[in-house]
Amino acid sequence: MKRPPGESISEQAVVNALGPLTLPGSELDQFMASLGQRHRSVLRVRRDRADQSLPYETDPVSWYSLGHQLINENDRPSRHILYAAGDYYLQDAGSLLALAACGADRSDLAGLKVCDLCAAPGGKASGLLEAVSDTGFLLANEPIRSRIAPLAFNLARTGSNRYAISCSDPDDLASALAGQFDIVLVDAPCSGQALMARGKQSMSALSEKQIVHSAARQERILDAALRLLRPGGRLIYSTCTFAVAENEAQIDRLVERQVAAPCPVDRLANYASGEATYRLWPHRHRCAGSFAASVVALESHSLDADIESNLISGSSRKSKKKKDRDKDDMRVLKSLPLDEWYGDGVAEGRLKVTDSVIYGWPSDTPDWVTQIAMDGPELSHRTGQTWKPAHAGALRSSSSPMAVDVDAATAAQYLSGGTITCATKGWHVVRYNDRPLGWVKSSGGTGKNHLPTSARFNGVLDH
Ligand SMILES: C[S@@+](CC[C@H](N)C(=O)[O-])C[C@H]1O[C@@H](n2cnc3c(N)ncnc32)[C@H](O)[C@@H]1O
Repeated sequence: MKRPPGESISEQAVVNALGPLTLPGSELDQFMASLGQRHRSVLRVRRDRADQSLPYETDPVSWYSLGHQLINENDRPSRHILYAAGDYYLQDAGSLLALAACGADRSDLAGLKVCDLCAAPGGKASGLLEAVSDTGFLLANEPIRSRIAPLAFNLARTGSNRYAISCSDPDDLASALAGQFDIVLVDAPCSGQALMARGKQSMSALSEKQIVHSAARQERILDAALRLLRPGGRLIYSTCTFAVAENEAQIDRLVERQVAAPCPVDRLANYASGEATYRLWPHRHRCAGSFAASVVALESHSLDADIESNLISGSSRKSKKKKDRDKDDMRVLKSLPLDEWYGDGVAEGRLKVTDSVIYGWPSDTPDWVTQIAMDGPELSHRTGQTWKPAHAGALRSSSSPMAVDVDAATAAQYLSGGTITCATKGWHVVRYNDRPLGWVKSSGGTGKNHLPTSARFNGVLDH
């Protein structure tokens, strides 16, 4: 719930909400004042664009090497063509603490299986997906169905196809995929006290009722997260709130029960609030504030026998109905020019056909993906009786052989919904600065714009 304009924040409510953590007098005043201040989003640059110079003057974000703080008040990075092309993301610098704890700006996650258990809208999941690189895999889970679309959009923007999106309660997911992950991120739903500064949260964020309610939910999610990890796997926990009950106390509980052990992140030592817990404060760190912790899972979990047999040998016990469905799927797949659209042997990967969407993963993705995924890297979608190439497919890193390179002015026009000149007939990927932007379909002369509405930009883009 949003904070009504002018609603004042009481000192006692803040002190109560923090719990056992005390800030010295003058610092408490600064903290209180900062709760009402907005902080500008920072730029998180795509890993493969880390060396490219930015069109703005920036300071580095100390805790995350891909983060850049804007210096000039008047810069509008959300209006720049590089933003529209996905070269950087805009998010609060506090969000980068959890990514730093995961090591997502380094090579730490390459090749690993990572689960983001509370993933929408995907600010962190998109950073994790870039970091698992060409050999790892990300499962992004979000139990609230209405939040899947923005998550899917943000993951597609990375150009990777090494992810799946599930929409499960964490406990159900842990029963299905126990012990499958090297890293689980729990960016938990919380009382959201750091969001008060952005006016996105009311004073109730400080109430005991809200904190107790959030802490109980966090306990359940963390227990499920540990079950998802292989023994020795790492759990990163984060919130955007200040209450100890939702932060350090959650980690203490896991350590006391001996199901997890602290796993300090050396690079974050300057922000430590405990052995492996870290805090950013709005009055100290030019961000809304956030918490992150890192622990290693101690218990061993194995796949539930029934689920394992469903997941792994399900295909050898196919019913007639299923076999018929597979035949239909094959017919659809054979009728589509996937190689012509994508040109990278995509049809040899792991595919899933639904009534209206075809998803495509690389062949080395985990066996359970097609059963767990309710969304993922789209290759094609059906409008009426016609299957068309999917926008997400255009954004795949290995883009179509039928690409048209355009200059900045043409790219800006395309991103605003305009047509482009395209001499050859058929589907083409529009590319600017080596970055695929989306599809046009040309009848020989003019390429008709097939950008989905959600990917279009209103107004003039800077370039
Ligand atoms: C803090 S937000 C996550 C933000 C996201 N990680 C990002 O960086 O963009 C918490 C998410 O948890 C989801 N959520 C709510 N209840 C949940 C539950 N019981 N288990 C897991 N996730 C839950 C919310 O819908 C919300 O999308």
